[in-house]
Amino acid sequence: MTAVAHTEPATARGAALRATSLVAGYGDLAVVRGLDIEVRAGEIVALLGPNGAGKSTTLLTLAGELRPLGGEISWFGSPLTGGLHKRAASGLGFVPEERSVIMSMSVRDNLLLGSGGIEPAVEVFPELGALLDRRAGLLSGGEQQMLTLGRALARRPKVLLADELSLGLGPIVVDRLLAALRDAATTLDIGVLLVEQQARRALAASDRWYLMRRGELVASGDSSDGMDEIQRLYLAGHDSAD
Ligand SMILES: Nc1ncnc2c1ncn2[C@@H]1O[C@H](COP(=O)(O)OP(=O)(O)OP(=O)(O)O)[C@@H](O)[C@H]1O
Repeated sequence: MTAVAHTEPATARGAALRATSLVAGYGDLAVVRGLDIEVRAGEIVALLGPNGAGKSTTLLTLAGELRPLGGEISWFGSPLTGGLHKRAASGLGFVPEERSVIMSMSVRDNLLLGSGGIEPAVEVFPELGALLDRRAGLLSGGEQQMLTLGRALARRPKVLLADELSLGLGPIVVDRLLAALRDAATTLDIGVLLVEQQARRALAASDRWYLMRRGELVASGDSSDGMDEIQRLYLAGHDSAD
């Protein structure tokens, strides 16, 4: 991967993507309330929380799939408007929870659909190189997720929103996906907002974390020393952090 020259650490930079007092939901029903979060270039931020906390709703709203019910979303300091496609064209990538590969098409054609091309995706996941002519439906779950993530990263997004990359996958492949994400964030200066159920894995792969519960932000911090606090907060809500 070609490294991007940047001199200051992510913490010293302005937000690439910021939500301020965000209210999000379905129809008139607000399921996320008063959310303040931000993602800077080059950092991985984990968005944690138990089932139903509002993590996916937050991501769908940031991605432009759902219209916010209140608050603001800014993109490098300017209001972020428009739907999914306009935001994608500006450099906001989105990997939704359900794998979005076309099962009847080859790995090669799936990558060509993504407009980032084949080579940059194979650079992220060399494993895909030997699978280019295989139908995506014949890949393992982990390989399909490499295809999804490789295709999203090949577009060189400025910020990537990733929802539950680990869903249904074994620990080895999850670690592989998260390591590739870390590498891409660092070398390509991509900001990542990572929704994850497995708090311990998410902390190991991220720089900062936010914890949501019942539609609200309950805490945030640095990933290097977050596990004790997260465990305590999960226990307070009678959920398990792992
Ligand atoms: N299409 C929908 N219409 C109405 N309510 C919805 C819809 N999708 C989700 N919800 C509700 O919104 C709330 C937040 O759901 P969301 O999927 O954002 O949580 P989550 O933190 O991503 O959970 P999980 O980890 O289980 O995916 C839940 O109460 C859920 O039932």
